[in-house]
This record gives sequence, structure tokens and C-alpha cells, in this order.
Amino acid sequence: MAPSVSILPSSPLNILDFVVNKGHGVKGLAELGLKSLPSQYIQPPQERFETNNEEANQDLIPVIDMSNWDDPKVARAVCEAARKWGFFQIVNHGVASHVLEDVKDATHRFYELPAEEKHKYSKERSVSNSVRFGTSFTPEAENALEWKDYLSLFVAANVDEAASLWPPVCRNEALEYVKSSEPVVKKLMAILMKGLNVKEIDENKESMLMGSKRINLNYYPKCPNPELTVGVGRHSDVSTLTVLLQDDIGGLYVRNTETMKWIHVPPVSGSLVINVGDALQIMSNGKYKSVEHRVVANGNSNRVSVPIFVNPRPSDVIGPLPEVLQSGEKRLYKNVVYKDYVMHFFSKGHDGKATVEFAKA
Ligand SMILES: COc1cc(/C=C/C(=O)SCCNC(=O)CCNC(=O)[C@H](O)C(C)(C)COP(=O)(O)OP(=O)(O)OC[C@H]2O[C@@H](n3cnc4c(N)ncnc43)[C@H](O)[C@@H]2OP(=O)(O)O)ccc1O
Ligand SMILES: O=C(O)CCC(=O)C(=O)O
Ligand SMILES: [Fe+2]
Repeated sequence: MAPSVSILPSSPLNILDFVVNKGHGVKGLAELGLKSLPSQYIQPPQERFETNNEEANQDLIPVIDMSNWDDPKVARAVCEAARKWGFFQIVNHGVASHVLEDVKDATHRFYELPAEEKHKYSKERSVSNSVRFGTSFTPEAENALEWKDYLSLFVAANVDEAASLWPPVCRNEALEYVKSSEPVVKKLMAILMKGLNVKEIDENKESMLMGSKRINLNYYPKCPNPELTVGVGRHSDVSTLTVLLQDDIGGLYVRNTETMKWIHVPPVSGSLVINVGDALQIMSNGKYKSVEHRVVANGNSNRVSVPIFVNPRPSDVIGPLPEVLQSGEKRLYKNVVYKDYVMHFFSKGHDGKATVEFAKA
């Protein structure tokens, strides 16, 4: 339900209060029918999107057909993409298309709830840290806000138990998507580990590679001045792997680390976008790349995306794997407690690839 125009916030303080503290989110702000972007969302020029910074060749991010997981060519393509681009899309991956459609629909349903319903899941009101509705990235620490709302759901070891606290309007669909993507995550990890000469994923490695997960339901409302702001600023994920479902609107861009230009990741029907996160870059001693990416704001359409962040457990100590270092190569990263790494990530605004400096040897 759109709020009445009489509560249109006028001062900078009221905008923050309306969006963050009152839980309307940026979706509530967009629905006020603003003609121009509030100043809090204006990004510095260097963070805005410029088309002359976009790679002309748009076919660069590989799309890999996973029909035959055991094909050595498939394994090679996955490992090569993880080393070179840090990003690839997969098709024929085995997650049913209705599961993907259902979770996108459920995301829209959650955001259509009245603000007071969504606000129940805000940091201040949520009954659990496992469920958090928020806006932007970390509004307390950011110089400029990002044009995005999110619902973040922590997936503990017992998936069904964790989900009991999730909003009923999207619970089953989010759960189904997490469960259905699990075989994909396990098979991708096995391929990537083989590519590092890791023969067996024992209990300790399994915990470090995929011991916890977080699913985010992202909503990017239509924006009055998309050229002045961002949907998500430049960052790399802190996960080991991220499995991202995007709708058909587009707007995700990945850094080409050779040219430093931005490459669009075009929506491909039924596909999942896979990207390497910092935790896997650290464990692989830099062999697999966690690459900077960002999302543009859109002046014409609302957009949703649903990333599953596959993570170590918060208490795990992560560092380069012994198998990677056994040839005597130089260690690029020290061991860090994953929780400390995540807390560092969330203690500041998005700042490109700077987070990984925290773990530099
Ligand atoms: C929002 O835009 C985003 C989000 C992302 C997200 C990427 C990921 O989620 S990658 C995976 C991160 N790893 C985990 O979430 C592991 C599981 N986490 C935990 O178990 C805990 O959060 C913890 C790391 C162990 C810390 O627990 P605790 O000590 O109880 O503290 P918290 O209150 O949970 O959090 C501390 C601090 O971090 C911020 N924060 C934590 N989780 C989130 C989240 N999911 N979304 C946003 N912010 C989060 C939060 O600001 C907390 O600070 P406060 O000052 O608010 O207390 C990628 C890109 C995006 O644009
Ligand atoms: O919405 C997207 O396409 C990507 C979002 C993202 O990068 C993130 O949530 O970490
Ligand atoms: Fe990301």
C-alpha cells in the first residue's frame, strides 16, 4: 500500500527516518512519486555509472552448460572462469525453473507487504539476527545511500528450523530455492577443489567452504535519477561462492580486471549467475578471483535478485589451503576468523576490493 503524500519527508533527517527507522525502505520512498533523487542517495561522480566505462564486447562472461556435470570440459570451463573472471552463468544446472520463478514471485510478494509488516523484520525489531529487513548496505557507515532494499535470511545447519522464523509470505519458496541449489553448490565446490588439487572435501573443509548460508531477497525500485546513484556499489562478496538469481531486467556489471571496464551480465532465462567470493579467493591463495561488481539503478523498471551467499561458519578460521601451498608458493593471506572478516565488511560502505586487505599476509 503506498503511503499518502502528506507524509512526504522534507528534511534530510526525515528521509533517513522514513526509509531506515520507520521501515518504509527505498521502495516506500520511490512510491511517493518523487520527481528527483533525494540528496542522501547522490553518489560521488566516480561511483556513478558512465557508459564510456562499459566494455564494448558484451559476450565475455562465460555461460556454461551443465547438462553433463562429469564432462572434463565442463570442469575445465568452470575452473577457468573462476580464475579469469570470477563470474560465470550456468544453464541446465538441475534447479527446476518453477523453483526460480516461485522465489522471484515470493520476493515481489514480500515487498508488497505494508511497511509496518516488513518493519517487524528490521534489525531493531526482528526476533532473531537470522532475519533482517534493511535498506542500502550499511546506512550508519555510508556516505551516500544505495537504491536497494533487502531481506536477509540466515540458513543454519538445520535449514527447516532456521526457516521457521522467516516471513511466511516467502518462507517456503526461499527454502525450496536454498534446498534445490544445494546439489549445484556441492558439485561446483567439488570441481573447484579438484582444480586446486584438493582430492577430498573432509568435514573441516566442508564447513569452511559451505558451513553456513545466507539468502538475500533484493528489491531495486524504479529510480527518478538513476544516473546519480547506484543499486549496489562496487564490492566483492565475502562468501566462498554466491549463487545469484536475477530477473529479466538486467543491470549487474562485473569488472574486467584486465581493462578495468565494466561488463554487463545479461539475464539468461533459467540461468544462475555464480561468482567467487573473498573467502574462496583467500583459501585458493588468489587462484580463484573474487571480482568487483555493482548494480545500476533503473529509471524504468523495478528489479529483484536473489543471491545465496555460501559461507564458512562464523567461527571458522580461514586461510590458504595446505594443498595450495604445498608446492612452496608464497602465502598471500593470513588466517582470519571468518566472523571478524564479515564484521569488517559490514563496518564500512562498499569500497570495491578493499575488504580483502584485511586478510593480506
Ligand atoms: C545488504 O547489502 C549487501 C549485503 C551483502 C551480504 C553479503 C553476505 O551476507 S555474505 C555472507 C556474510 N556472512 C554471514 O552473514 C555469516 C553469517 N553471519 C553471522 O552469523 C553474523 O552476522 C556474524 C558475522 C557472526 C556477526 O554476528 P553478530 O555478532 O551477532 O552481529 P550481527 O548483528 O549479526 O552483525 C554485526 C554487524 O554486521 C552487519 N550485518 C550482519 N549481517 C548482515 C546482513 N546480512 N546484511 C546487512 N548487514 C549485516 C550489521 O550491520 C551488524 O552491525 P550493527 O551495527 O547493525 O549491529 C552483500 C552486498 C550487499 O550490498
Ligand atoms: O542484484 C544483483 O544482481 C547483485 C547483488 C549483489 O551483488 C549482492 O547482493 O551481493
Ligand atoms: Fe555481490
